[in-house]
Amino acid sequence: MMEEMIRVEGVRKAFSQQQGRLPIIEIDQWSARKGDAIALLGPSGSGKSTFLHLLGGVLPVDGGLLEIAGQQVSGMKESERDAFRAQTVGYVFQDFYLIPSLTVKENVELVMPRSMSKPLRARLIGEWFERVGLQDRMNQLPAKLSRGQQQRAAIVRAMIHCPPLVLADEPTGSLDWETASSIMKLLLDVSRENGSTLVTVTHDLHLAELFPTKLQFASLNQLLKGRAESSSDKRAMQETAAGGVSS
Ligand SMILES: Nc1ncnc2c1ncn2[C@@H]1O[C@H](COP(=O)(O)OP(=O)(O)OP(=O)(O)O)[C@@H](O)[C@H]1O
Repeated sequence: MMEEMIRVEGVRKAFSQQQGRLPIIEIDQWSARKGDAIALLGPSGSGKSTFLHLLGGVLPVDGGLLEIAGQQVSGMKESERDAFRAQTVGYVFQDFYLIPSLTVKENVELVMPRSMSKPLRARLIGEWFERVGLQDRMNQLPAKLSRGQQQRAAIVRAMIHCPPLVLADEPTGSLDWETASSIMKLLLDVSRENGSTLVTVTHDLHLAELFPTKLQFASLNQLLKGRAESSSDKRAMQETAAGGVSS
């Protein structure tokens, strides 16, 4: 049986807005297993990024159970969530967030444990940059690289510590179609090789087709409800019943 990576039971999140507390996320039950690759789909404002931030411990849940890699994130204080995130989660963003004054290699070195010996660090970095096709570019500043190359470097930074969970928020949103497609395939390949669970927000339905599991968020201010079982063994379109819409 495959190991469970994400367990969501009765998770709720609301934000204070002019009209009062507005519920954004309300998920009865959902789970994902080690190695699953999941695309989060849905219209703007439906709560995809909020859900990703809950999974990564960036935002606290208002209620319910959220368990990631056997850790009960829903019961953690902010400092505990920060420590959880550093160990368990790799984040990939639309805008890369590489530090412009450092080479891409130095950007990656920043997140590596200080306890790691210099030779091991150099070997790992060399292997990873080769894996993403940037072995000749790693001593350059981000601005000297194309946007696709910058995202490849950001993927190395997010994944070099082999996090069990990788969260990507529109990782290809600012790239042309061909580059976007190659970056999404790279993310999927590297996650699979690492045995990581990958959860990606995307607006692109063609790119979402690369993912065995899809989780559909409802339109603005409707609640994500109902059940969704992960299935990594078949390419099943997975829709979560949103406000009673078909599943
Ligand atoms: N910190 C916050 N305070 C108040 N409201 C918020 C906050 N963050 C998000 N929201 C609201 O929650 C809703 C969901 O936002 P979220 O960014 O999760 O949607 P999304 O599906 O990721 O949208 P997009 O595809 O446009 O990025 C929106 O109505 C947004 O205005």
